[in-house]
Amino acid sequence: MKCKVEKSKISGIVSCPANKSYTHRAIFLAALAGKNSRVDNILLSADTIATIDACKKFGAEIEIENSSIIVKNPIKIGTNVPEINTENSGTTIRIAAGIASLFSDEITLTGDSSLQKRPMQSLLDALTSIGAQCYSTDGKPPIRIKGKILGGDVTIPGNFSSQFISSLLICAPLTEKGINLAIEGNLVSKPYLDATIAVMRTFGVSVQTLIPYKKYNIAPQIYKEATFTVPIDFSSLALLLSATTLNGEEITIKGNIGNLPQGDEVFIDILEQLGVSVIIDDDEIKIKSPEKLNGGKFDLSNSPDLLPPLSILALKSSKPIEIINVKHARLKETDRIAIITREITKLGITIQEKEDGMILESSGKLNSAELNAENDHRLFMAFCIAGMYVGDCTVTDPESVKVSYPNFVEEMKRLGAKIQVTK
Ligand SMILES: O=C(O)C1=C[C@@H](OP(=O)(O)O)[C@@H](O)[C@H](O)C1
Ligand SMILES: C=C(OP(=O)(O)O)C(=O)O
Repeated sequence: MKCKVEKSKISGIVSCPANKSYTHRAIFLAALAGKNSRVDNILLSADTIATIDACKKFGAEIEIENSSIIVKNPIKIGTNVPEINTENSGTTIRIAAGIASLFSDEITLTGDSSLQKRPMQSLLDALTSIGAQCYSTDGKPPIRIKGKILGGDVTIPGNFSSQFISSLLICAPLTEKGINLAIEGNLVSKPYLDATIAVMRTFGVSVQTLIPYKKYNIAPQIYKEATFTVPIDFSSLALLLSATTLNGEEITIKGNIGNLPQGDEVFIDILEQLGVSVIIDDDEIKIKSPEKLNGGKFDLSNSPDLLPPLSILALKSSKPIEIINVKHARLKETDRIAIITREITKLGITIQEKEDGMILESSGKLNSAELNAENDHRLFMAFCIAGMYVGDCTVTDPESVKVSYPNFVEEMKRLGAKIQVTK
């Protein structure tokens, strides 16, 4: 499928979706904690349904009630687990791999064609070093894991994905010895580790931070029944803010920003540096966007999912936007640095692609184009917003939004966007 996008102005009130990362973590931990644990205000999307399904395959009984899940029976370590297909969700397969290593029987984990290109090897090596047997032809899904891990000292590189570390932290308390974790090199996407630890604490487990983002100790413990309420999603909020910056008239974004760690909250500072004024009230956000944006240099090491919403702001910027330290954006649903470079160039932006980022500069003259989102949800949404600014564009793969923001297209249309979905 694809959609035709005309030049559009949007106005009105829109609610920010619930957070995908917290939904994943809270569902896994509620399912490990047991009976009557619940998670409220979940994001119900293809990725989080993959997490619910994975927990069910691990033996949990979970009920979905409106925007909550209630655990009727916990994950049963030792149960017979059929193949788990986590579809498009990197977070699900990485966390599920750690949980699978707690089982003595072999478990197969796989995903869709995009997930089958995403790295798993460093996590498999780490699990192997504490007693698992792991098989994969090229370090990517499908993978087979046979535990059970006993725990002990584990070293893992930090430069591919923080999800590997989140996975080890989550399974650590359930090992016989606990885990002494050392992260080698600079850790990418650091705030996602803080998010993992915050949810673990809610479910009654303590993580000892010896050196932040370098060394952690997790003693053997059990997860305790709790209720977790998912906050709004700053990655989705960034897309809404970017849409408003480029195409907004009077937009109010509803959502309480809360105080749980989220790396992508830095998008507010980025917008301010670009010259946008951001007004945050109790539970709503409004912005005022200038005629032209300033440029600037932005480090997305801790917030790789901001690459799509930030890069399209080059369309309205009078000076270059430089994005650095985000090589790990090449390891997502697509190689986002390469695809953004290829596609946004078509709109009249000059892009210098770097190994770990890009410099984007508007030529002053923008062109309509056919944009290929390669079935990557964040690229589709960013390209759609870009199309609303430039006009007369087509964007492929509107159905990809089911992964993180299922009603994105309907919401944009409700606010006045001229988007027509076709086969
Ligand atoms: O743990 C998480 O919920 C996530 C961590 C980040 O990935 P990396 O740690 O692989 O950069 C982020 O890009 C992804 O969308 C969600
Ligand atoms: C990379 C993402 O998620 P995941 O790693 O869970 O597939 C994302 O949502 O942009």
